[in-house]
Amino acid sequence: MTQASNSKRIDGEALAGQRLARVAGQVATLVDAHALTPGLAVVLVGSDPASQIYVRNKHRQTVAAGMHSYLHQLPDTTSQAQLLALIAELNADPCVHGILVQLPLPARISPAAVLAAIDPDKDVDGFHEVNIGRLWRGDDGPVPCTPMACRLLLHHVLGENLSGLEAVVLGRSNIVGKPLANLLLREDCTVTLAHSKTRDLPALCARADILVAAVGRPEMVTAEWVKPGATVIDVGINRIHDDAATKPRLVGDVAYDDVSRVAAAITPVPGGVGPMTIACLLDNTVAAACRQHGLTVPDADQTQAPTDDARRHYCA
Ligand SMILES: Nc1nc2c(c(=O)[nH]1)N[C@@H](CN(C=O)c1ccc(C(=O)N[C@@H](CCC(=O)O)C(=O)O)cc1)CN2
Repeated sequence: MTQASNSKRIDGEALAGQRLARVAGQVATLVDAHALTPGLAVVLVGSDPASQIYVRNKHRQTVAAGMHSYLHQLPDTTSQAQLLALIAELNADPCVHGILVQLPLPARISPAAVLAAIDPDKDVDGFHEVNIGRLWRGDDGPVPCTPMACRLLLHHVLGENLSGLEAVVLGRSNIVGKPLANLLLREDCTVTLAHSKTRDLPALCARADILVAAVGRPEMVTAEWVKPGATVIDVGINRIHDDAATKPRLVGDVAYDDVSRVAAAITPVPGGVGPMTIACLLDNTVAAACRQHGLTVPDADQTQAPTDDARRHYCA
């Protein structure tokens, strides 16, 4: 007999929609009051199909929020020197407030060299070493988008106070695991960063009040790994082929139906962390534009009267 789901499905799509509306309000205020239109440059090298979907979505949502989007799609043959030259141009362009280089890059290009070349003030991914340092010191700066998305989803379910909760983060990547462990630590969670060499993962995970899976292993986390009543955040996006004839389908790192029987709340894939990640990128872009112009990020629903500043047009 199949047991019914006990979990609340955390609707990342709906929450991202609210966040995007908020960003659009902030952009409208910046345009009206300061003649400032935030601009985001996204650079994709090569033709990875998943990356193409992500950069297209970023472009569409940037434009929908009223910002300028500069999409650079470079061929597979692009050299590291050519990519660095483009980044230097974007660093110098006053209309570009945020720069993101889509990962993964082709193997012959060093991601470390490329990320280090981005002006830290325009680094809306928060991957530059200066911004990693700011994050670990607890200073102001951009927070990587997927960890930020996880944090917002957790706050939505559990409220603002996560203090004292046991959190297990599965996966120690620079993009998700490490920065998320830091964010949760800042919120006074007791954090374990687990990985492929961790002994007895199921037992460790079963202690967690918050379990985040970011390992890229389809449906690895099953109900036995989850403490009843836990909150489960699934960062995995895996395309699996059931058979040669059908299109691949998306699954997370968590076996959704199985885990739904025990978790209190769980994010679906698709429609969970992914959409929130893009909303956080737009948040970071607005914040970067404001910082570069010495402005505070406007209240989304506060309409500001145009100021003298409005006579000067920044890429409006
Ligand atoms: N420079 C960066 N590169 C990459 C990042 C990043 O944060 N910065 N993260 C991932 C990819 N990513 C953002 O770039 C991303 C992945 C997935 C989604 C998303 O909305 N997924 C949908 C499903 C869409 C699909 O795959 O068909 C969902 O989960 O509902 C958004 C952003 C690696 N690279």
